[in-house]
Amino acid sequence: MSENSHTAHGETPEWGKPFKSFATDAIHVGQEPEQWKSMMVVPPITMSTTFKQYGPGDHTGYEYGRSGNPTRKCLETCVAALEGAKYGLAFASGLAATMTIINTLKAGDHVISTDDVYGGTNRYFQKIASKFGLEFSFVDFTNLDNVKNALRPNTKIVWVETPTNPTMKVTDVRGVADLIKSQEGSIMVVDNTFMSSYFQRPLNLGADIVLHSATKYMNGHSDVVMGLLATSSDEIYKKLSFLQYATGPVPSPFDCYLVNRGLKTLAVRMERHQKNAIAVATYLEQNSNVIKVKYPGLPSHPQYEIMKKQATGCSGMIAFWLKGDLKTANVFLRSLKVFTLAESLGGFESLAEHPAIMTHASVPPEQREKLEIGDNFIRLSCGIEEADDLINDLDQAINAAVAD
Ligand SMILES: Cc1ncc(COP(=O)(O)O)c(C=O)c1O
Ligand SMILES: N[C@@H](CCSC[C@H](N)C(=O)O)C(=O)O
Repeated sequence: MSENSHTAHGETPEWGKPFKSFATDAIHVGQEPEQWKSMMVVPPITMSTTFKQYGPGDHTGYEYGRSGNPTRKCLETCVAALEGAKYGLAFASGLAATMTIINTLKAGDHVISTDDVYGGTNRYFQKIASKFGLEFSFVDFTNLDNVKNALRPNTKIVWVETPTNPTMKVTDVRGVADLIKSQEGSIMVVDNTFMSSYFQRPLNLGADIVLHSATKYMNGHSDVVMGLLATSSDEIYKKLSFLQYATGPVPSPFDCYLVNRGLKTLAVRMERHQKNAIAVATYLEQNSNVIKVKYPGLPSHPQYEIMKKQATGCSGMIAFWLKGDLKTANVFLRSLKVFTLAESLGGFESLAEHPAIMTHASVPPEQREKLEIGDNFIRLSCGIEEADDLINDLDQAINAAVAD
């Protein structure tokens, strides 16, 4: 990868203060015009699936579109800089990136996962990966004793999602790193989807691999499905890039172009998502028809102090519990006019959804009940519209729901 003088590896997060030169890196790292003969300022979309060789095996570094593509390389290099990593890798979806990490394991290996994890990750672990002889334990990472007690000699991966999707639980990433330090051969993966590289750099906190569903904030425009990984370990990178090539879950060059473009505005988007989410969460906290609100950027969140220690801010994701039942939640969601009722998150538009019926329907009902993912539970992704319009929309929808 091309190094850049702006890249600040190993920086300690400071709440309220962006990582050094983040916006500059997002715009310039991996995008240098000098890499192209014509000095293009915007990297081209390279559609060619194959590349001419001077002689057999004698080539420019590119040979076939699955093993490498110049547009993908620009994106991967930029992502590595934004995570303070040595290497970045792009995949066809967030789940393809998850699958690739799991493919580094063998039958008999054990994974400890956050109990509240994205529904599709949970489904992949329980319904697919476990069929190949992998063992999974799901525990609550807000108490690190649970992680300690779940460790086994064959534990190879500790899978952290922080904040969790959908109930916004925050894990002390450095605490987990310290716990598994003495466990030979164990690594920590952090799913950074809800924060984006702008607010949280898990590798600086002791993680070995960072994962993004780039479908969300990293792209930010709700028009690409993609996964991203970052690592600074030569050994891990070697395994992951081999699997990327050998199993083939690669993204299209056009999608790489779009996500690379999305990264250019990540810093300004995230600031606005945060500003709107603080306004919305504060409004919800004061509404007597709301039982509980979880937004890790507000002092009312149970892990606010951990959040402040390991991140520089918080995204647009909010979880809340409405007073009432399924009918109340249904009327509320159907009454929204600015928020769109849809799965996904992290785009410029505000979305609302019902995790029990939508994004987390694949989580076993008893696990959902334990996690309070019930009939009255709502997840919001605050976009970058005007905050007052978002609040007025929620207000009229809550009033309609309680009046019904
Ligand atoms: C936290 C998290 N991780 C991973 C994924 C999987 O990503 P994708 O939908 O891009 O496959 C999602 C959403 O789907 C998610 O919300
Ligand atoms: N990570 C997204 C994905 C939405 S769920 C998509 C599909 N129904 C599935 O079950 O995989 C989100 O959390 O909104």
